[in-house]
Amino acid sequence: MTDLMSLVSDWVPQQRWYVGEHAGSPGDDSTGAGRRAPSFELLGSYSLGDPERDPDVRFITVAMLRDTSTRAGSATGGGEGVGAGSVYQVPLVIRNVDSSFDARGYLGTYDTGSGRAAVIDGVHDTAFARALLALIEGEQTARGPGGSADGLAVGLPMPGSRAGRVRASRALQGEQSNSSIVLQMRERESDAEAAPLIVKVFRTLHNGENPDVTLQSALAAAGSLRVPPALGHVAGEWPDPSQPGGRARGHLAFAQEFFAGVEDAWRVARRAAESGDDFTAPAYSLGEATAETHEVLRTHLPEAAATPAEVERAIGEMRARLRRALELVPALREQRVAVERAYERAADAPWPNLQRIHGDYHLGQVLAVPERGWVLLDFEGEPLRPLAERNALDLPARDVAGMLRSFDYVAGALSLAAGHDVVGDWAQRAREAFLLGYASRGGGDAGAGIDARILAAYELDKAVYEAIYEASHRPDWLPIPVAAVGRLLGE
Ligand SMILES: Nc1ncnc2c1ncn2[C@@H]1O[C@H](COP(=O)(O)OP(=O)(O)O)[C@@H](O)[C@H]1O
Ligand SMILES: O=P(O)(O)O[C@H]1O[C@H](CO)[C@@H](O[C@H]2O[C@H](CO)[C@@H](O)[C@H](O)[C@H]2O)[C@H](O)[C@H]1O
Repeated sequence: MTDLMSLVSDWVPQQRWYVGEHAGSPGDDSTGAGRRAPSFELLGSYSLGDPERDPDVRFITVAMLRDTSTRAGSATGGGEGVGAGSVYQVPLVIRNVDSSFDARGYLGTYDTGSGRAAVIDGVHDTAFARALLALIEGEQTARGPGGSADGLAVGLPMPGSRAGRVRASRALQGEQSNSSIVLQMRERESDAEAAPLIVKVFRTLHNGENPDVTLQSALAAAGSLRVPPALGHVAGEWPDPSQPGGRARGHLAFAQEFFAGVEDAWRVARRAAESGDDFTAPAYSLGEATAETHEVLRTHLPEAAATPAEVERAIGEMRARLRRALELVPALREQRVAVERAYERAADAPWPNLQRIHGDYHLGQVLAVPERGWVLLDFEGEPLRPLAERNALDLPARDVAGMLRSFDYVAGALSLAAGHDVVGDWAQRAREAFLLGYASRGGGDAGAGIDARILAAYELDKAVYEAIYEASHRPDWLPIPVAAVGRLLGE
């Protein structure tokens, strides 16, 4: 009979969040010339108690697994193979086989030694959601062989305030790098409906702080309405011989208020473009919200002067990314010299201070919340960048460029669907309104906007990143960033 580790090893490569070279392939040996079958090493685990003591739940465990099959340098995207040595977090609820559970989370059964049990993906099981929330609210520590997890409550919105009781939970479906669980809540005393929560379970674990947790928590603590109120997070440890002391420590999960029934700005903008509706007012207010967020990040977290060495480092990263893109996307090769010249011009411009930023800012990262306006999400930075780079200080111009690229993506997506160029003027007006809104709240150099040379370089760098991203994830959309590189160079 299958054991638990084999079940999990076959299941992980089929998940959207698995980034190794076996993505989408079940566990067999026929995964192509020279490729090894997916294999994982169990680094550690931590066990969670079931607050409801459901007799059908045998135990709840969270496994920390290292991908031992993806080789360094073997996947698309550059020097280090994407996913090589990645550590994944896999929450599991082990249930009696005759208990009721959400079939979408079913991995299979295995023999526990005292009879067969069903293995359920924790994000599809309310027992796991309850256990994780209890860990955060109770600021408890969960342990297991090799692993541990510490809950920390920051309050919603006041330190010490508590969420209600979990009534039900559901996993968010969609193209996500992590797994988010939405929790329907009830007030503790009155049983009345309470504000729902969302708990994001980080799937790939990294040593160090996850900017999604640190930046959103800092913004929420500063009273910013531009992020959802934060409830708390879980941070944990797992073995890692490359770290001093042999252990890695990083964020495992993050809980905040969930805004039910709202749309993200990508949908809102795309609909407006499709129906020919003016988007300048929403784009202007998005510019304002962006400047407001940069201001809070600048005043509450470290900032530093952009020394010549820092400028050289930033431009060096752009050049390295361009080299990776040229390997993957031959259509960009003709533009190499012109792109490098644009980077050199940016290096000669006066750079403002470096600070913490969103890092992967686009329309899909912003919600239109009726009572708040624009609310920003997912401060994790670009998923294809190493964590150290995502935690580094950077220029707010990176976020501004990201959003400008997103308006162009709306036009690009509609043009691809139509088979010819459409709504280019819509995107241009949105772009101008966004920049005006940004500058109106002091964004850019003392409100005068961002130096055109710096903005041009960051827009090109984002389009180059997008070319790498699309080549690996959505080849049909590769023409969008490739055309943008030409346009940004004035061709
Ligand atoms: N607080 C929230 N309220 C409402 N929806 C949310 C909230 N947080 C996340 N979402 C939804 O979940 C999606 C994925 O969240 P995100 O933080 O971008 O996760 P990932 O890192 O997996 O991409 C968002 O695009 C949004 O639709
Ligand atoms: O949301 P993620 O953090 O996973 O970001 C990655 O995927 C995005 C696509 O979902 C990608 O964004 C690109 O496509 C968007 C439209 O789908 C567009 O609005 C963005 O401007 C464009 O960059 C993002 O780059 C990538 O990191």
